[in-house]
Amino acid sequence: MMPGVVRLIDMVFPGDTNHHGTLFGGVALAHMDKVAFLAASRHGRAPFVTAASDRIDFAAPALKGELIEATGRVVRVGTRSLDVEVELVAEALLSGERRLCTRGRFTLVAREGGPLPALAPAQADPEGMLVMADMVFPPQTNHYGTLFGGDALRMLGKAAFIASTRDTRKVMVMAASERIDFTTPIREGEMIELAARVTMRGNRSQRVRVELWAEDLLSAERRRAASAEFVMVAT
Ligand SMILES: CC(=O)SCCNC(=O)CCNC(=O)[C@H](O)C(C)(C)COP(=O)(O)OP(=O)(O)OC[C@H]1O[C@@H](n2cnc3c(N)ncnc32)[C@H](O)[C@@H]1OP(=O)(O)O
Repeated sequence: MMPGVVRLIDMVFPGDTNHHGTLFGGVALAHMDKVAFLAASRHGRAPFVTAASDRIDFAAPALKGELIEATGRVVRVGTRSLDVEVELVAEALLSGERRLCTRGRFTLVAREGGPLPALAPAQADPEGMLVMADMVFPPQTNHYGTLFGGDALRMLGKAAFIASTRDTRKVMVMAASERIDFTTPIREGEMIELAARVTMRGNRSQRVRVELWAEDLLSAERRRAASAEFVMVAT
C-alpha cells in the first residue's frame, strides 16, 4: 500500500442505513474520519487527533448492499499538523459501477513528537490483491483488550466475500470456511490490514485466501495475526 494512503472498504449492511435504505451520513463521516486518522498515523507515526474538517458535501447516496471505499491520502504536512484528503466512493457489486458519494479534507494534529516527516512518493497496491484497512476500537475487544475472535472472523469473511464478488461480479455466498489460524492477538488501537486473493477459480466456486495483519501505528511494527481460506459459490 502507498505510504500515506489508506483504503477502508466496507459493505453497506442494514445496520448502517437510515430509513431511506441508504448509508447514514454519520456512518459515512465516521469512516472518513477513521481513514483520515489511519493515513495520518501511517505518515507521521505520532498520536494524532482530528482537529478540523472542511465543508463536506454529500453528492450521491450509497445504497444498502453496495460496497463503500474510503480512501485517505496525506496532501499537506506542516510541523505538527497535516491534511488528509478523503474520498468516499460507492460501488454496485454486480455491475461494478462506481460513484463518488462525498469527499472531504481533514486536519489532524500530533499531540506530541517532533516535526512531521515530509510528503512521500506513492507506490501502487499489489496486483490482483484486495487490501482493506481498519482499526481495533474498544467495542471490538474482549476482556483482555485484544480483538475478539468473532469480530476477526467477521472481517475475514467480509474480505473474502468482497474479493470474490469483485472477481466474478456475481452473487457469491460462503459455502465453507477452511482452517483458520490465529497467530498473534491484535491490541486495541492497532491498525488492521486484510489482504484477500482469489487462489482457485472453479466452475461456480472459488477459493479465497485472506490474511489479517496487525500494525502498531506508532512503531510501525507489523505481524501476521491470522490467515484463513474460504470457499465461495455463485448462486
Ligand atoms: C468533539 C471532539 O472532541 S471530536 C474528537 C476528536 N478530536 C479531538 O479530541 C481534538 C480536540 N482538540 C484538541 O485537543 C486541540 O485543539 C488540538 C490538539 C487539535 C490542537 O491544540 P494545540 O496542541 O494547542 O494546537 P496548536 O495551536 O499548538 O497548533 C499545532 C498545529 O495544529 C494546527 N491546528 C490546531 N488546531 C487546528 C484547527 N482547528 N484546524 C487546523 N489546524 C489546526 C496548527 O495550525 C498547528 O499546525 P503546525 O504545527 O503544522 O504549524
